[in-house]
Amino acid sequence: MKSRIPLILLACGSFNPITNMHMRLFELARDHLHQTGRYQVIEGIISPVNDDYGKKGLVSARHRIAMAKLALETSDWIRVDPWESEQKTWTETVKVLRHHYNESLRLLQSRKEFMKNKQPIERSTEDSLSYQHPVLPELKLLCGADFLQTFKTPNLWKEEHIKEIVEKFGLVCISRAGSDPATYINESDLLTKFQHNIFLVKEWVQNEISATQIRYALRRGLSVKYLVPDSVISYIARYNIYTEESERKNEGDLLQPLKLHKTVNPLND
Ligand SMILES: Nc1ncnc2c1ncn2[C@@H]1O[C@H](COP(=O)(O)OP(=O)(O)OP(=O)(O)O)[C@@H](O)[C@H]1O
Ligand SMILES: NC(=O)c1ccc[n+]([C@@H]2O[C@H](COP(=O)(O)O)[C@@H](O)[C@H]2O)c1
Ligand SMILES: [Zn+2]
Repeated sequence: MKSRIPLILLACGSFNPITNMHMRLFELARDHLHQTGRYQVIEGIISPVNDDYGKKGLVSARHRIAMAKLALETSDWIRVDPWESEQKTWTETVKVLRHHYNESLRLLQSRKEFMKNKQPIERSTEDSLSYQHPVLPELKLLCGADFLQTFKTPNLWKEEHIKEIVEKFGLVCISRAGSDPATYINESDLLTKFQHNIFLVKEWVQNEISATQIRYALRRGLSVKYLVPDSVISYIARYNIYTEESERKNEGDLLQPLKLHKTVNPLND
């Protein structure tokens, strides 16, 4: 039997705050990829964006990571990774993918070293096989359909980065009301060329939870129970995270990717 390709799912975004739907994205993606018969999803990673991103209302990564950690206590395969948020400035998504891919290769290498040092008698047949012929993992970017649609926002993404994401890594995109990813892919030559590496997943139980709506509700003193985990609700209340003042953070600022692009190419004005 042909062995399945180990696959890691990486979701990048604000997670301001993490919602139940963010975690559902991973469950939906994993089911879909397993149904292809080609992949074995081994890990899910949530990478909250750096504070320097410049998005309106973005609270500190320290809090966004703490909330994600609490929410993920009930998952045995998804974790939050602080690397992106710990960098000095905002990092382009393709570089976040490169970092996590290299990390996964490093881990594989150290497992190989470990197995090499084990006495043959201590290895199971399965261990020996995977040690001698390791299947390289793949890393795919997991997103909602609105994220895919931002690829066409002028000055937001570099063309070569989009190409690297879809050619080298691959995308898993979950449907979202108001976005039509299939049409969008069809309208783009680049995305059409690499559509074999873009997995569109249909969520039949439509769920329009959005972090922005959660923040609205919280500011108005309305309940967000069953939309975000109870542990996250308690954390928000304890540190009074979402207020009128927090929502004014970065107000009127340009997103860091737009600023970067402007400095690189002043002719774009
Ligand atoms: N309800 C949803 N359906 C499908 N995808 C979603 C949904 N909510 C979030 N996502 C996806 O989760 C990732 C992280 O999103 P993000 O942190 O921006 O959350 P959000 O709920 O969209 O927040 P905001 O309302 O502040 O934009 C993105 O890829 C986004 O498309
Ligand atoms: N050029 C790029 O790499 C680029 C541009 C815009 C957004 N992004 C990423 O996409 C995500 C968008 O998150 P939000 O939907 O919360 O704004 C963030 O992780 C951000 O870093 C990347
Ligand atoms: Zn969003």
